[in-house]
Amino acid sequence: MEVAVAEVGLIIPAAGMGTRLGSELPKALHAIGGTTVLAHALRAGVGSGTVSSIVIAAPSRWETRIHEQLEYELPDTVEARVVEGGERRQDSVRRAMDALPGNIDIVLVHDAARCLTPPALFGDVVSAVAGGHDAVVPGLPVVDTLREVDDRGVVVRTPDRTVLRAVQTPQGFRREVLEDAYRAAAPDEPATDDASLVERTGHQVHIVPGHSEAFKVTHPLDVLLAEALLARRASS
Ligand SMILES: Nc1ccn([C@@H]2O[C@H](COP(=O)(O)OP(=O)(O)OP(=O)(O)O)[C@@H](O)[C@H]2O)c(=O)n1
Ligand SMILES: C[C@](O)(CO)[C@H](O)COP(=O)(O)O
Repeated sequence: MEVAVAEVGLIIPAAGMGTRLGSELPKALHAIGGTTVLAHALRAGVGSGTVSSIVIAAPSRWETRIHEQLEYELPDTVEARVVEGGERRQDSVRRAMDALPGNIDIVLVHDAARCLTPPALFGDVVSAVAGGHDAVVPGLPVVDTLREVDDRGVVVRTPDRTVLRAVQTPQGFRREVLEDAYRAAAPDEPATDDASLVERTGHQVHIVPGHSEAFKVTHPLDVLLAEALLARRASS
């Protein structure tokens, strides 16, 4: 179904601790190239020119520091709210969804940790949702051979990687589709991304081409990559 009026809201789950990064601060407040991970992510989302509202899920007890980021990064035209994140990413997204303003038709969910995502990717996802898709996810072909293993570490299957995609964010949804998916999910039902909850409700999830620069800052090596990418962007 085509979305005629498209007010777009952006949810940024930013409440993770960055355990794999080994950061002293929550990952969203970790500085890369002199700017926090969250500020980079906000620049990307706002820079896309597609969003009118942002809800950030903040690590508990760090809400004030998260608010400070907004003062520097947001134009007056974009409304922003901060909510306390939850234990798991999906809990954080659920809380942020409850805080979205009523006028939002399309919801983007974008990891703070995918902080250098090119703004154009937000536009690609919004266009695909506005064009009639219920749920849209950027994905890249898989470059490694994958193995499914059992709990002893023994290989049970080698999936055909040509039909697999490594999915990224921003993931975009018609608002009611995402809300229904979260309503339908049992609280203890794990999901590593939002589209998998939507998939379980029977809606089709559409893939658009992802971008190598939308990588997730997860391990220390990713910080080196992000710094190199920022330096290249600054020099071009
Ligand atoms: N309870 C949580 C956990 C994660 N996230 C957010 O979800 C995104 C993807 O999570 P990930 O990269 O795994 O971040 P962390 O949870 O911080 O990483 P780690 O598992 O290494 O602690 C991040 O922007 C993170 O802040 C969140 O909002 N709430
Ligand atoms: C949402 C996500 O970024 C899509 O690839 C990913 O699933 C998050 O995983 P994490 O282990 O919570 O970082």
